[in-house]
Amino acid sequence: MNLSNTDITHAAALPARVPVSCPPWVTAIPARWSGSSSALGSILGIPTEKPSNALGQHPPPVATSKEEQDRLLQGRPDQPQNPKVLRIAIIGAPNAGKSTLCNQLLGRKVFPVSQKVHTTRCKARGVVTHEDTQLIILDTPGLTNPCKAKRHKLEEAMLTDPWDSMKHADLVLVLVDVSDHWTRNSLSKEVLKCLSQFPQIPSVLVLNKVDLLKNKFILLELVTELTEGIVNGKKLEASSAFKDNSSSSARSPVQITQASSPEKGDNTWDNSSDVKASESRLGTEEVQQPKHYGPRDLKNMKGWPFFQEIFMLAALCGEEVDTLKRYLLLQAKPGAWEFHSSVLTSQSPQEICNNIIREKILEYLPLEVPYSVIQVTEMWEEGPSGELLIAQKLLVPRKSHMTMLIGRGGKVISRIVQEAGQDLMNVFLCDVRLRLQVEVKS
Ligand SMILES: Nc1nc2c(ncn2[C@@H]2O[C@H](COP(=O)(O)OP(=O)(O)OP(=O)(O)O)[C@@H](O)[C@H]2O)c(=O)[nH]1
Repeated sequence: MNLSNTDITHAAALPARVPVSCPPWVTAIPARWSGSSSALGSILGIPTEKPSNALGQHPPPVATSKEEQDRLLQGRPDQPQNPKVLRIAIIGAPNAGKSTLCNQLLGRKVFPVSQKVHTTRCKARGVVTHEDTQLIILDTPGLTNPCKAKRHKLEEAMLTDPWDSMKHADLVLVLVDVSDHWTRNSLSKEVLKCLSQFPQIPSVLVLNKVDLLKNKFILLELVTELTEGIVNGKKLEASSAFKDNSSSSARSPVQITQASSPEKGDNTWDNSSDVKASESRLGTEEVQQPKHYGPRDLKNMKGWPFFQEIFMLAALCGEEVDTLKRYLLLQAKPGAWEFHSSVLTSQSPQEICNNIIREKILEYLPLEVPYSVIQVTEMWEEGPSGELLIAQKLLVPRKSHMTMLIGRGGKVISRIVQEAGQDLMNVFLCDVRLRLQVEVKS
């Protein structure tokens, strides 16, 4: 079915001009929704993102055409004389918040995020360039196993990409969702396998979604379990020296002090941890090196005793993300940049757009329904006033799916158009006119 003549004019009440207070980098003027001959369309307000990220940087806008993006990707990096670089793989169970954290580190949303698992379908790179340092962040699909992949009909890439990312990483962040009662007490076998396969790569434990914890005491227990009581070669001794039990923030009720890291002036534990573990060092004993664990060893392991740091944060609201970012910048080693400083992601503009629309479909359609929607881009053009005109067809296998996707009176699809359009404006920093059309795949 074609949704002809079901125009929804969301923009009627929206401002037609960028307010004077808009940041100077907003160059395009949002146009009005001008109606369409088919499906649903929307034109939305102004980019709403923060003008700079936690380190006071302005992340570069994303190219709006594939040609421009290719030119940027192929161009020589504009690196300074003594460049530094760090490639970071972010791994963890599906839904741990990997893409949310990537977006926060980048300062702009370029990776899709949703409440449903397996939002990220393949690896993608994000780039943070800060002064002489480039962080290359490898967002990966949630680690899963072949059985689950088969059950959910996941692409091959979803099994292999996290491993591929590890091969290219200088450091790995292992993300754990501390609000998930089922998974938070132990690292999954896939994560442990990944870590033990690459024992030479320094690893950092990141406890995410701390904002959702009512009782911060649990963090102490989790740290002990997920690290097997050892961090950076030092034994942690749990102490119950909690000072307060605030639940509203990721900020520490108590802190971990790590007396044994003389080279780290600004100790990350002090800044980022919610738990205080009074810690007894293994003294002058040598820091144990990670070994290659076999499947039998891994079977009995719940945590990884070779993390070099622990961070506790709330990626969604950006709490403590700047602390982690600063730490990552400090870990960078001398090396050539991979990208020009105006590159924010290796994804093409079309990939970003597909992912953003898919994210909304995942968010608003129930159960397995979103996974069967096929997206076909029918138009990607620059309009007469420099706005980006995008039209996409959404093919669904059944009429019932189409009814769900459109929603009563077009409510669902118009919401998808509106939110995706706003996100696209925030990514490309220009006016975007998005049109979606739903059809049953014949
Ligand atoms: N409350 C809260 N929610 C969070 C936080 N970080 C992420 N989320 C939410 O968790 C859900 C999953 O986040 P994603 O970033 O898509 O997770 P992911 O690990 O990339 O997921 P996959 O792509 O399935 O592997 C989304 O609904 C996020 O909004 C956080 O710090 N606090």
